[in-house]
Amino acid sequence: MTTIATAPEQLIAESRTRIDAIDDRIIGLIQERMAVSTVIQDARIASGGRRVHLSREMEVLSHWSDALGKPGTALAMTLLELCRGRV
Ligand SMILES: C=C(O[C@@H]1C=C(C(=O)O)C=C[C@H]1O)C(=O)O
Repeated sequence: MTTIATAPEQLIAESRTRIDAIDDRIIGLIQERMAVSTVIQDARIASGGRRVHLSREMEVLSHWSDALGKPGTALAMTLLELCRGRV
């Protein structure tokens, strides 16, 4: 059996194409998360509450840090800022 190795340049180019596609999906999911978060925030504000709910944000931060460690916390903080603005 003959095995033809992929040239490093080709492997890198193809892998970068995959990364760009993954990034597009992540961006789409973030936009979807922002829309869902806005629905919750608007409903809470319309019923006399506040935009921000700190105990829920702590749950979100724990979820991300449990999965990804300290950088997961940083990622979650950025996500929260995208979803509810700066506090
Ligand atoms: C979406 C909510 O409102 C705000 C936005 C959050 C989020 O985007 O995860 C979390 C808590 C709130 O500050 C919520 O309370 O669940």
